Amino acid sequence: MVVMAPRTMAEMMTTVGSTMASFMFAWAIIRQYCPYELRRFLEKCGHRLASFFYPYIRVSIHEFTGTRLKRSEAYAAVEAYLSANSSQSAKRLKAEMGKDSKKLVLSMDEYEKVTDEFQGVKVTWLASSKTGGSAQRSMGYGYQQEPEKRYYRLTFHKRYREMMTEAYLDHVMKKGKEIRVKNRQRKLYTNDQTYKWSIHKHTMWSHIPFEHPATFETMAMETEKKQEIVEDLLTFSQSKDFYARIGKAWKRGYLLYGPPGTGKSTMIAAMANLLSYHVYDLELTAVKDNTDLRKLLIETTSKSIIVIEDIDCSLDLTGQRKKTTEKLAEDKNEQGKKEAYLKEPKEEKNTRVTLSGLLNFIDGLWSASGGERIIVFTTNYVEKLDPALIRRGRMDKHIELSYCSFEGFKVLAKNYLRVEAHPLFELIERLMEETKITPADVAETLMPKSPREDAEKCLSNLIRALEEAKKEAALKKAKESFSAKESEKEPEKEDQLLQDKQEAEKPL
Ligand SMILES: Nc1ncnc2c1ncn2[C@@H]1O[C@H](COP(=O)(O)OP(=O)(O)OP(=O)(O)O)[C@@H](O)[C@H]1O
Ligand SMILES: [Mg+2]
Repeated sequence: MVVMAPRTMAEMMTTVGSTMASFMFAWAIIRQYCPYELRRFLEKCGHRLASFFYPYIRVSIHEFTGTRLKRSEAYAAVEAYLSANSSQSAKRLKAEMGKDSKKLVLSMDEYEKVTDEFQGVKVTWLASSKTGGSAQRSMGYGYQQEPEKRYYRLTFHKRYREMMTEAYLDHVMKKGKEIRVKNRQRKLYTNDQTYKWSIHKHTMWSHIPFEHPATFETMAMETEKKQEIVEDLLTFSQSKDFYARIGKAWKRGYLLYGPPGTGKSTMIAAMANLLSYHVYDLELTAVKDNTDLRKLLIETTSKSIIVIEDIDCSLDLTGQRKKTTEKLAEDKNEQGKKEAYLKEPKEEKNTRVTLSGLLNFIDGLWSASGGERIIVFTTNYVEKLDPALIRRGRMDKHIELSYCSFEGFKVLAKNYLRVEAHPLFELIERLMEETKITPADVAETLMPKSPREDAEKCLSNLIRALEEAKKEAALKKAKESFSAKESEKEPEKEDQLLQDKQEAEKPL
């Protein structure tokens, strides 16, 4: 038996070999002598016969489709999906520099085959390419070579046809697109007038790579509040169908308010990093009029955050401020009018963007163009803003960023000093309850100023800063109560003076 096996094997191989050779020979004869139509017919029959016995289905996704020179979205999505999911199992990989030129991105090399699994079913992916036949023949003879046509081929058993062509391919497209968004080089756009007219006449925005490192993990704020904001953002970014169903433009407005140095700008960067969005930093004072504002908005792309920082200072959009200046002008004489004019924001003379223009910008027809967008306003004085500008539906979520809490301090201590517990924490907690300090000030004190400064020294610096802030606050309070008492005494003094005067004027 043991001796027979190789002989049987050899015989089998010989039979298969000779059958294949006869087929090849017959096919060569057919190719040589048969008319074209008959050849095509035989080819078709051959394919049908093969597919009858071959139980697998193949789906090819080409890099370029049709005559257009645009790379297929589907191909790019599959490429991203496979580079993220299969680069571990592939044995031959190609490395390319990522879009941010920082790290190499690995993807499967040509003619490499990898397997993937979906709901317990195994599928294979092959990366391949083909060149036109004529190009192959002309290689090296001075003819122009036809470009390579790359494609991915998915193979699965015909039993899973429905599952694969619908659920699996949808899954690949969705994941691939997500990975592409995550990996794209994000940009920070600004509407700088000088740039517009000198270099890029065709666009109103100029841009640089967006590389702010802030994340929600590094933000000093209460964990619960942080979690709520993160969930709100993620829900928004995943609600395409929901917005379509309720007939609302896929956008959301956030109003960030609070004292300077409490992390409003930092939070915008964290939002952009969380969702992998571009950032459009809109400088309203540089916008000529409402028409330009509309043009700027039309030029923004999907998956972006449009930011207007310090909205209260940008324009005279603060209903109340306008009222006060007008009132001042009406109530007082010419001098009052002059004062009112001087108090008007200077930018108003350079721009003719109006409140209604901005409202249109936010929720009008223009904002409905394109896909998901987030609009963020920041301000130090929320009470100064016109209520129409910040009502829900325009600014859907109002987030207050306030002074640093002990919980916020612990995040900063962990980030800056890699310290999660320390005997000085107790004193710091007590001092923080008694006095107000911004996260920016805490961050500054925790920053080592020289290589000799260790965690303890930085924490002592913070304690000193807190004690000073406490003293200053007490002094301020004392001054305020003193001046309040003084103003109470003022009428008494005047009465006394009047009495004294009357006494003095009395006839003798
Ligand atoms: N909540 C925070 N978490 C972490 N770092 C913070 C936080 N708040 C402020 N910082 C630090 O302070 C610096 C200034 O913060 P940021 O510019 O975000 O403040 P802001 O609220 O935008 O101030 P302004 O109102 O003046 O624009 C940041 O570079 C950051 O290092
Ligand atoms: Mg800011």
